[in-house]
Amino acid sequence: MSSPHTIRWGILATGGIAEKFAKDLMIDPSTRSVSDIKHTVTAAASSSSSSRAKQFLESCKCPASASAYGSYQELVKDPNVDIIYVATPHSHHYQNTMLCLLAGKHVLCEKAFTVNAAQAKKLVETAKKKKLFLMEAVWTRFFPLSIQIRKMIEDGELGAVHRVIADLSFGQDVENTWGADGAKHRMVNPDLAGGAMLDLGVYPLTWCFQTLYHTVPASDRKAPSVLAAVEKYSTGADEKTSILLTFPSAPGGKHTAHGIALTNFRVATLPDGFNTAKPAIRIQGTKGEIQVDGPAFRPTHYRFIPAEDDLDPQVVKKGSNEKVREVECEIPGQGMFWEADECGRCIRDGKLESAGMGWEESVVIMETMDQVRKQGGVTYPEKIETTEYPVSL
Ligand SMILES: NC(=O)C1=CN([C@@H]2O[C@H](COP(=O)(O)OP(=O)(O)OC[C@H]3O[C@@H](n4cnc5c(N)ncnc54)[C@H](OP(=O)(O)O)[C@@H]3O)[C@@H](O)[C@H]2O)C=CC1
Ligand SMILES: O=C1OC[C@@H](O)[C@H](O)[C@H]1O
Repeated sequence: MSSPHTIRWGILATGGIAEKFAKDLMIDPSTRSVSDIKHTVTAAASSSSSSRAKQFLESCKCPASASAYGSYQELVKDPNVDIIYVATPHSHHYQNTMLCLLAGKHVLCEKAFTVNAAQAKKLVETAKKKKLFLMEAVWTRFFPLSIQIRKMIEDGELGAVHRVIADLSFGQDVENTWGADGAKHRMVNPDLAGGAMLDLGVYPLTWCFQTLYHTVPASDRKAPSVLAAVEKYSTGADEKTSILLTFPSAPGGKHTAHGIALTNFRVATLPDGFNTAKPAIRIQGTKGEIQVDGPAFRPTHYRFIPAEDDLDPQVVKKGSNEKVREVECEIPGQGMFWEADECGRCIRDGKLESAGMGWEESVVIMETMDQVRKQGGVTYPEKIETTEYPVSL
C-alpha cells in the first residue's frame, strides 16, 4: 500500500470554529478508516498578535514546529503551507480568500462562502485563473450520512422526490446574548454580515440543494425560483427567515419539487436542544421518506420510512412499523475532517474543485441567498458587499 499523501494546512484566524477544525486535523485518520490522506498544521495566523497564534497552535496540539504569525499577510507567504483554512466572519471571507489565492495558496473557506454571489464568482474566477483548489467549507456535505442519503435518492429508493423540509433554528434570548454589548456579536452585526440566513440558513438550504439539485445529473440542474419571508432584528440583520424554493427538475423524474428552508433566532428546531430524536429534515418521495434528526449542521441519525402501498389510516397501528429503518452514523470527533480529507484528495489529484461542493453550486446557493435578502430588504455595508480588492475592513 502506498504511503498517505500529507497536506500542510495554514489556519487563518483563531476563533471558535478554527479551533474545532484544527483539532480535527490532528485526529489520526485511521479512526475514520482513512489511510490515503494525512493532515498537518504548519502555520496559524491571528490578526491580533503572533502570541495569540502561538497559544492557538498549542491549545490545538499542533506540531511544535508550526509557525505562528501576527498577520494574515505573513501566513500566505509561508512556503510550508499548501492550503489555507479561512475562518473569519463571513464579512471577511472575500478579502481573506482573495489574499490567499493571489499569493498562490489553495483555500478552504468557511460558510457562508461570501456575502453575495458576485464575490463568490470573483473568487471562482481567480481560483480558475491561478489553477488553485477552492471550496466552500460546507462540512455536512462530506459526512457519510449525507453521502448515503444522496445515494439513496440517486438510486431511486425514495421514488420521485417532491418535497424537502429543512430547519436550523436556535431559540435564543437574542437581546441578552448576541444583542448585548451593542450588538457587536457576529450573529447580529451587519458589519460582520450577521443574520440567521447567512449563518444558519445556509444549512437548511444545503439540505434542499444536496437532495433536490445535486442528485440530478449536472446537465439537468436548474436553479430554483425563490419566495422568502424575512423579519429583521433591530440591527437590520435577519432574525427569522423562511424560504420556499421551487426546483424545476427534481430527482426521480421530470417533475417540480418544493424545498422549504427555515431558520429562526427566536424559536428552536427542538426546544430541548436535540435531546429528543425528531427530524430537522424531511425528504419526501413517492416511495418513502427520509427523516434526519438535527441539528442540521451535524446530524448523526436518520430513518427511512417506506411508503405503504395500501395505506388505510383506520388499520395502521401506531408506533409499530417494522419496516422503518433507523440508521446511526457516529462521528469520531467534530466531523470537520471529512471535508479536509476531500480537500487533500482534490489537491493530490490536481482537481481545482470538489464534486461534493462544486463552484457552480456554491454560486447558485449564494444567488438564492441574494434573492432572499433582496425580497426581505436585508442590506450590508458597501465595503463588505464590494468585489473590489483590496479593501481594508
Ligand atoms: N462549519 C461550522 O460548523 C461553523 C462555521 N462557522 C463559520 O466560521 C466563521 C467564523 O465563525 P466563528 O469561529 O464562530 O467566529 P469567532 O468570532 O469565534 O472567530 C472569528 C475570528 O476571525 C478573526 N477576525 C478577523 N477580523 C475580525 C473581526 N473584524 N471581527 C471578528 N473576528 C475577526 C478573529 O481571529 P484572529 O483575531 O485570530 O484574527 C476571530 O477570532 C463564520 O463565517 C461562521 O459562519 C462558525 C461556527 C461553526
Ligand atoms: O456553522 C454553524 O454551525 C453551528 C452554529 O453553532 C454556528 O453558529 C454556525 O456558524
